[in-house]
Amino acid sequence: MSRKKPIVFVTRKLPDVVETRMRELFDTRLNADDHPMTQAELTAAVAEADVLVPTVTDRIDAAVLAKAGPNLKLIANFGNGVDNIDVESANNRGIAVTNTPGVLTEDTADMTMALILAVPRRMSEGLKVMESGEWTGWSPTFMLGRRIWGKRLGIIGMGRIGQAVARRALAFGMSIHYHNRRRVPAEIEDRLEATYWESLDQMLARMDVVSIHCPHTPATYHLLSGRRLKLMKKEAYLVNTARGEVVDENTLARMLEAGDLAGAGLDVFEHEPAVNPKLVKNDHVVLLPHLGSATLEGRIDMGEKVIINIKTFMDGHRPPDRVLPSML
Ligand SMILES: NC(=O)C1=CN([C@@H]2O[C@H](COP(=O)(O)OP(=O)(O)OC[C@H]3O[C@@H](n4cnc5c(N)ncnc54)[C@H](O)[C@@H]3O)[C@@H](O)[C@H]2O)C=CC1
Ligand SMILES: O=C(O)C(=O)CO
Repeated sequence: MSRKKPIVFVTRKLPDVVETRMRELFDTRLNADDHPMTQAELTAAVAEADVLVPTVTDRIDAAVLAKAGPNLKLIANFGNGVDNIDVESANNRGIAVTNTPGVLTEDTADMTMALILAVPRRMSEGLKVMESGEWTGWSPTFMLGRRIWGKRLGIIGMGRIGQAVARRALAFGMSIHYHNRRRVPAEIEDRLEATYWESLDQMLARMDVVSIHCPHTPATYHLLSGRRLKLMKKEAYLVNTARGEVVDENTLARMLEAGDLAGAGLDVFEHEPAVNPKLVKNDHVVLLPHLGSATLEGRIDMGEKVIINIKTFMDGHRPPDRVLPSML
């Protein structure tokens, strides 16, 4: 006798190949027009589902979880960061949470490196000049940026993506510095020629470029507070492809406007999709619409991870990417 397929609610459009496979394996409910689901729609989904597949834009908070039906046993996040989910509440209700780590590391590191290059070398300003048709030709002092070769890169959060950025930056001649909750093993430090800073404040004051790669948790909310941003050198650049909430965005925007920081490359924002207008009109800022992991290959790999997590869980085993409150 065949077992009933689990009801799996997917909150956003996924690549066709992923949706097709999910439909073969599960009783899959898709979001055909890809609209961001309201809290009311999410509440209705958790009431009926065996498994919810949310993405980084869905807020699965305690109020939504309070409405979970008796069958909801797994939230298989289509995303690496889990700051969109109240993991503790889910855990207390006996609902497991999984994510999709690893498969978006290299893509996100590539985009970070692109920002580390683009901001000091004024690439978006150059693009605007070309688009305006107002370029009058080469001159020795035209649009001079700053060299990154030989400069100090300070990485906050030396996990998967932080290390992948360090590998790239090393190849571009930067020296690698990092601050992390815990010091990474010596062989990793040696390979990356990385210097550990126990004090984030001291590291910030000495870096030419600072790149953020820690998750957004209660402990990292505004980790780069106004006070800490003001410790950075005036000629330094800030890059953030982690989460907007880690930085005090208003203070950052004001400092960039006042010239108290040289520039910023931002892929993530405190109130996405809203962006502080001061950042939008600042020529020394490169903004991307949360594209860090946005490759077709990455999205398919994420889908595969979601499917493996659901299948493993439904077969009665521990899913490979289980997230526990103690890990956050
Ligand atoms: N822009 C984008 O599209 C993407 C953004 N992300 C973001 O990148 C983040 C990092 O991803 P991974 O490198 O895979 O995670 P990871 O878990 O491998 O690394 C995070 C590192 O941050 C450290 N950390 C945690 N709290 C800290 C604190 N208070 N101070 C200093 N360090 C702290 C951890 O010890 C760990 O080493 C994700 O949580 C997500 O928010 C991830 C994928 C794509
Ligand atoms: O997975 C994540 O954490 C993202 O930010 C989007 O890929």
